[in-house]
Amino acid sequence: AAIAPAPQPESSGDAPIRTVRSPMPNRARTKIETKGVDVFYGQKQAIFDVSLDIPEKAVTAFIGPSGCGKSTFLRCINRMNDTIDIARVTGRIAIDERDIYDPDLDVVELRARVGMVFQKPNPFPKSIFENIAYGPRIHGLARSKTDFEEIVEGSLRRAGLFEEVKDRLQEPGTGLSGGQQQRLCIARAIAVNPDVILMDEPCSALDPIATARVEELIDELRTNYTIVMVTHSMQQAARVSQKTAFFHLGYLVEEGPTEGIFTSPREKRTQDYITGRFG
Ligand SMILES: Nc1ncnc2c1ncn2[C@@H]1O[C@H](COP(=O)(O)OP(=O)(O)OP(=O)(O)O)[C@@H](O)[C@H]1O
Repeated sequence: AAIAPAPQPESSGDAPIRTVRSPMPNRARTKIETKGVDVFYGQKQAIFDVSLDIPEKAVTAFIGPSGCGKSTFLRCINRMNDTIDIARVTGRIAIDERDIYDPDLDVVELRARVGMVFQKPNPFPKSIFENIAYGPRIHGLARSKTDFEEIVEGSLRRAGLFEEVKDRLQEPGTGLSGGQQQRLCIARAIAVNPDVILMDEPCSALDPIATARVEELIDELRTNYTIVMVTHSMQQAARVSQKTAFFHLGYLVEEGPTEGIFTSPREKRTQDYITGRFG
């Protein structure tokens, strides 16, 4: 049967938009549950009543045209919006069934469990070694020199960077190529043992070869981590994610297995976006 188009958000006023949902094939465990999330910047609402389950040990991609709220919603998952004065988040977000907006929750610990990688690689102006060792030190995860060396090597290995930098660990992280810097930032996130890694357009500042390398890395990391990624590149979402969520004007329009979203979207706006009709 034909699926009735959801109301256009432009004209919906207070009427909620109904997200079109397709189930994931393998009944993966939900790592992150979000329910009825609204985000406001001052008086302006940027996210409207979004509910989305994010599966464990998989890559979930957020796609949608510029300004639709992908980054805003991503930043709710490690309470990064707390750092923006005028931002206000309501609704429920739980990781492993624990409400992360619970006033008793330790935000510093949360941000270690939920690592973040940004659009532009942002290594600290310190050595490669110190970029990785810094987090474990402030979180008290290592004491001896050997502990630190193990964590640094292990994190760089998992980020696929160790072989390239092992002879210059004391050189500045900022001296690496853009793609290496981004893998260094991924290694830095891994070093504090997160369960979840948020990535906000992690390849948008990289050339195609560095992008391919980071995409390969993301694909390897998903065996151990839950990854949530904002991307402008639909090819990238299709290549690396298992679940895709399409946002438009602050609404979650459609979500489901990536393959289905890209081969047979059920919502007209999703189809228009993935076929390049807008955005
Ligand atoms: N710090 C802020 N203060 C006020 N408004 C903001 C702030 N950050 C984002 N917004 C607004 O919230 C809406 C969603 O922005 P957001 O950056 O989340 O979208 P996006 O989909 O990630 O966009 P892009 O793909 O361009 O990065 C936009 O209207 C934006 O102008």
